[in-house]
Amino acid sequence: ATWGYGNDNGPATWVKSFPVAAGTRQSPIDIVPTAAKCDTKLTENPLTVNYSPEPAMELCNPGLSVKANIKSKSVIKGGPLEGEYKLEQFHLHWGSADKQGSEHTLNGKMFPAELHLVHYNATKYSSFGEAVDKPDGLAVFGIFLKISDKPHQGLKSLTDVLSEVQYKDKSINIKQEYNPVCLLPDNINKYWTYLGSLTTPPLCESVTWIVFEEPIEVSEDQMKAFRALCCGECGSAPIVDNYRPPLPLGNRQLRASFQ
Ligand SMILES: NS(O)(O)c1ccc(OCc2cn(-c3ccccc3)nn2)cc1
Ligand SMILES: [Zn+2]
Repeated sequence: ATWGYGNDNGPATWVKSFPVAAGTRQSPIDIVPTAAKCDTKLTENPLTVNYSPEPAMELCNPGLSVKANIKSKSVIKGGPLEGEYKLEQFHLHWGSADKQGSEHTLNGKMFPAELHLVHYNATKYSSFGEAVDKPDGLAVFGIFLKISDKPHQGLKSLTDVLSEVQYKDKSINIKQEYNPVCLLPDNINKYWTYLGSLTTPPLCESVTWIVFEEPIEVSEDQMKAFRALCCGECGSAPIVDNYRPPLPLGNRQLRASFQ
């Protein structure tokens, strides 16, 4: 039985095949800003993003999300990171309704969706596959999505073509030069960071999480476009509520880059 988000194969069942699900650095978590420690080391060494345009970005439907695979050299460094991390892919998690969908929560509040930009430690490892299970292997940007009456222009290049990857294993190329930098919030200097894991199997405890305080704003129509994606072929269930609920922070330190 493959893992998913249903009653029989959802997050509560994953520990059977992936015992690390019961580990001490699992993600997501509930972010409680008052419990975060403001760390000036994070601001002394600002997070820097050097993303490049993707000539022909591949967008695919792997069945439980929608994912864009990155080929060009887009890298980040600084903040909590040692070395340079290279963008591998980005994808999203969303709800069946606006009241839920994000994986990280803010003071217990869920956002309608959360965007993940997945990077691997290119200074130490030669590929994502090599880095995926190393404690300093990955860095993932978590960006909250909130509803506004205007569509998000950067996401529009994707949401306008989601119908072409409606079914599992469909993929298309986004023709025009797409620079993923358009997906970041305006202010990337305000974030929380902690040591965590992949939020889906294999749940490797290999992620330095960087969750931005500023959400990006999307329209209700763009949310509807995500909710129209299907888990399988024509007639299969829509991809919705593909989020793992928060896990205990435990003994981990949540750090903030701002007061
Ligand atoms: N939701 S999340 O951003 O935390 C997130 C991010 C990346 C994920 O990768 C799944 C994956 C890929 N591979 C892999 C292994 C060997 C070679 C190639 C790929 N292993 N796990 C899962 C969740
Ligand atoms: Zn994710």
